[in-house]
Amino acid sequence: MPEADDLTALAGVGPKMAERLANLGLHQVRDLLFHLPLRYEDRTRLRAIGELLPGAPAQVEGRVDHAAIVRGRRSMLVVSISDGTGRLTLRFFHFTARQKQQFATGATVRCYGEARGGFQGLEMVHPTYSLLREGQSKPLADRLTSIYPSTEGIGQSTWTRLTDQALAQLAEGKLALQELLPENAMTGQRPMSLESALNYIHRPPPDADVAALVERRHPAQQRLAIEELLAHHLAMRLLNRRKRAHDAPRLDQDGELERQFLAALPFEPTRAQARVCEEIRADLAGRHPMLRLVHGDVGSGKTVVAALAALRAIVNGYQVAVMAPTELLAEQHLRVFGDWLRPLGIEPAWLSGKVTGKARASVLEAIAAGAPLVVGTHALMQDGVEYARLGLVIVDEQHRFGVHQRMALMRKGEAGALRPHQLIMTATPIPRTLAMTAYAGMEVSVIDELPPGRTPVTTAVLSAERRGEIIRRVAAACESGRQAYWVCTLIEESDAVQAQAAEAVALELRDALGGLRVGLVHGRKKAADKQARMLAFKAGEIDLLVATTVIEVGVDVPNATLMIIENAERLGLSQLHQLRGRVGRGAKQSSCVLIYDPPLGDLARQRLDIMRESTDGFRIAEKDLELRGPGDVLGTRQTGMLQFRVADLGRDAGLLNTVQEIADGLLDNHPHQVNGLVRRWVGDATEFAGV
Ligand SMILES: Nc1ncnc2c1ncn2[C@@H]1O[C@H](COP(=O)(O)OP(=O)(O)OP(=O)(O)O)[C@@H](O)[C@H]1O
Repeated sequence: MPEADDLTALAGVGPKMAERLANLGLHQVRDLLFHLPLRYEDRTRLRAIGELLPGAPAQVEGRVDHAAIVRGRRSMLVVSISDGTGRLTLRFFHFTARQKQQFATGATVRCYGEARGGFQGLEMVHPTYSLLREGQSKPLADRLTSIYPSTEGIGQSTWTRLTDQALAQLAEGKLALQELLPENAMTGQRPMSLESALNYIHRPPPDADVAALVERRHPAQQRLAIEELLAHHLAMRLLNRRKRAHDAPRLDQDGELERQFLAALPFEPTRAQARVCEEIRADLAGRHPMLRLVHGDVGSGKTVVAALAALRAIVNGYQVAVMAPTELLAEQHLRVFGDWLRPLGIEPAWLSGKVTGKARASVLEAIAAGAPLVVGTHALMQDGVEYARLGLVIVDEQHRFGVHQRMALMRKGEAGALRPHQLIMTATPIPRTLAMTAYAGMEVSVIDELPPGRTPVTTAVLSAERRGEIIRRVAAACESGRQAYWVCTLIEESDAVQAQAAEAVALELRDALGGLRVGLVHGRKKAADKQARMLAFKAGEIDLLVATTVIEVGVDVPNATLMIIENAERLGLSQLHQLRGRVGRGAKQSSCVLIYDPPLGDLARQRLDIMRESTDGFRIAEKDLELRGPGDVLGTRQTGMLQFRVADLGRDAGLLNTVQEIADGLLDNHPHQVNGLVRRWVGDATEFAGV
């Protein structure tokens, strides 16, 4: 029996609907089973209107006494119903003429919603409802009603119909879902069977512990969470095995170029940098591809380490690709690598999605002909980019790339028998519990020392009401020859909205800071424009740089000593830490002002206090994980590879040891289960298989 089943075989799924579902990552019937409810409504009971409590959702049934369209600033449909115990008002801001007719006086209506106190007693705004025909009685639901995460064009009733069909197929055995968890997977208890867990989660009985379900700590969900964590962990381990199953070029010759490079550097590498370089050299000289993560707090000097690794590959006659997640960062690498390596006769090539036409053709030609160093964005790994002798891939800020990109990287070397080495640089300190899943099995180096002469950044947390004072502080800093950043943040908004906000702030600050030179960068600016602006800032031709979070990582301007971050309470702490890391990069005393919009809640206050008290990225990340979820540790838009359907690394961290143990057992003895789990939760297992 095939596990995979086409969604269009279901009633109600035509090509349009299939496309919408595909946008949510749902392609097969079994995918629906793993699309889990967000919350539940209890429609198994009717409550008397007289017993309704404000704020508590409930289902009631009553007779329509009156319905009218009330015209005001916004017209609305207002319906009054009663059931002998009390009276309730229903309000609809969006309605059709037909709806008004439906609510004929005397009709019976059943509705579900949250009652709240209104002008005329209790009311429900936009309840879900159905009208019962004269004399008709409608059975109550016998299960809790699941509410699913959704998207434009898929209503809750559609989700119910679709999941009903999927659950029926499961019950009838038309859809085979194998049990893939070993019996000892959950300590102290036999895990629920997959089928009963799914049935329970999609259609819980009326007496289910809804609070536990919503927080996803019910045993039925924990059973899935453990599977999911296990699958991700296995995928990473397979990847690492696959790596070991291949040979890599042995990059074991050292050369004059490295000595020249070190001699030309204006500083001595720190002990930590030297140690990490040694670790990398040892890997590069080995038989199998290196897969090493270099952690280094902001400003710890990862770029030098990367450059030395690149030189080692080049000296040995291989190509190096340096890949960054954004154009801005990639451009900065291009500049730094160019400045450092050009004197040694190495000119970096540049490739991003924006390089097109003739320029692209000529870069591709150079890469195919063996250009020693190529810098760019993920465009470096796309189809059509053929390397002559790729020996090393350096990835900056890896957590923004998913596990799939990492696969693509690994495949790039496949033309020949040798696979390239990989070096992954990250400034985001990842707490151990997260690293175990996200980077399972990877070698890790830590640059745990800052270059000498840095003075810690002092941080102040101020209310937006003190904006005037903050602007004066910027003026004072710039007038004394320093430079400053002003970061505008708007989370979850489009690039366009962010850009507008930044433009408005830049205007305001230009006005307020008459004599100063104010520059602006945001994601909507042309790459050349952004780069020109950044270069001007670096050269000291701009005093104040207004920016969106595009400057978050990697930007290096030692003379900038003041960082202002607006709406700091909305950002993840690690993101704040990275932003703050843009200052304090020289010997001068630097400061950072975190502006919040009052009032500030308790939790938000505690989080900002951590920023005030600590400049240690690891401590900040651990605290962040403690106070919020892992999504925030990596910053809301950075979760790429850590997005789970059921599991939550903060809440389920306790499961990770078990996950590792089970993984050990499965990998050694049960390849079939391993592949099944990876396919179910992560993606096509053949991608990960040890081919
Ligand atoms: N050993 C050192 N001594 C003095 N300065 C150094 C040393 N290593 C690096 N630097 C300088 O410190 C600054 C930060 O280095 P780099 O940009 O490599 O940091 P990073 O680790 O990439 O930080 P971030 O993650 O914040 O981008 C640069 O100006 C660099 O030239």
